[in-house]
Amino acid sequence: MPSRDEILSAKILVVDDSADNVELMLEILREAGYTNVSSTMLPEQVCPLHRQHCYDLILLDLQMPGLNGFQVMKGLKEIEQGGYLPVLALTAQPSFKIAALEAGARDFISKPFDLLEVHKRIHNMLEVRLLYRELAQYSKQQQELALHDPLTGLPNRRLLEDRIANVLQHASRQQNKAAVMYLDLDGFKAINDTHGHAYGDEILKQVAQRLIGCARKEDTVARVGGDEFVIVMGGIATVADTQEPCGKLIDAVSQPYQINGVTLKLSTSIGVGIFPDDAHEVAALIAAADGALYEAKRSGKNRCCTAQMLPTPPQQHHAMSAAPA
Ligand SMILES: Nc1nc2c(ncn2[C@@H]2O[C@H](COP(=O)(O)OP(=O)(O)OP(=O)(O)O)[C@@H](O)[C@H]2O)c(=O)[nH]1
Repeated sequence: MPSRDEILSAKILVVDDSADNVELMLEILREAGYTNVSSTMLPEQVCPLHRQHCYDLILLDLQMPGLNGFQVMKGLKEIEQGGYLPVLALTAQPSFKIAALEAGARDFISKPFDLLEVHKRIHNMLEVRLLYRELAQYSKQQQELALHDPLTGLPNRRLLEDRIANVLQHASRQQNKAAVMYLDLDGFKAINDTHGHAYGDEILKQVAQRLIGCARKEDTVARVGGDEFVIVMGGIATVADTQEPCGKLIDAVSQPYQINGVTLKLSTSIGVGIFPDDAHEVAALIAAADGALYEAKRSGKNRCCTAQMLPTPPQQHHAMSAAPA
């Protein structure tokens, strides 16, 4: 539940065309301890002000010349994406109360004001509003967590698969190719075994940053397993276009790592699958890249292999020359 302090510092806007009513409501709110209150007598200002300040509560007079409270609520609905209007309608007309609720107001306050009613309704409404906001933030965080690797912050396999699907659709439309590059660090286990898991974690974080540094803004870099990463590149014309990026990735990963004064080194192997040459579907393309990675490991590590190099027995396979000296 929101604390008393949070409720008293909530952002409140008072909207009434009568200066006396505005003054009275400001006085009531001040005396109750609310510290973040502003007002306007111009109904057409409410939407621009709300867009700018995102109020927790709008105390809205329903009968105003020019734009009435119902029209203001219509505008507010377009701003509030969740559809939750933080509006408490102020009205002297009993028949307007239900109409206001139907138009999206959360509650109403009758005029002339009954102090106790005003206090209770404002407090209750703010409590719900702040709770709603906390829940919305929590739910957003949960969604982020479900799609990202907590150690490196990179997209996880679930998000990666979505991104690949988008890239493939785009490549299909543009009639060009896309690449999935599957990386697996070489000799990573030895770092864990020699220096401990914390060093291994630090390496993984630094590798993630280096891979992001090598990728273009529109590429996706994901962590899909312990020491496994995948990079998705769209907009390529031939498999040869992956050679330079692969060389850059191998070079970036093989630069020394400084952790607590210790210098560590490792390398990476990469397998490349190309859409549509090697596969048309997301899972099949990842599998093609994984198969090429297996070949890169098998044929000596610290190198890049493409799925097209894989032996279709009895042919001979060979590695692409992306490994640094
Ligand atoms: N520090 C750390 N280690 C992890 C994490 N997830 C998996 N691992 C370890 O990563 C290692 C991955 O194993 P391998 O890929 O076989 O190790 P490798 O030495 O790189 O083997 P090659 O790929 O054959 O060179 C295992 O020892 C896992 O325990 C993690 O989040 N943090």
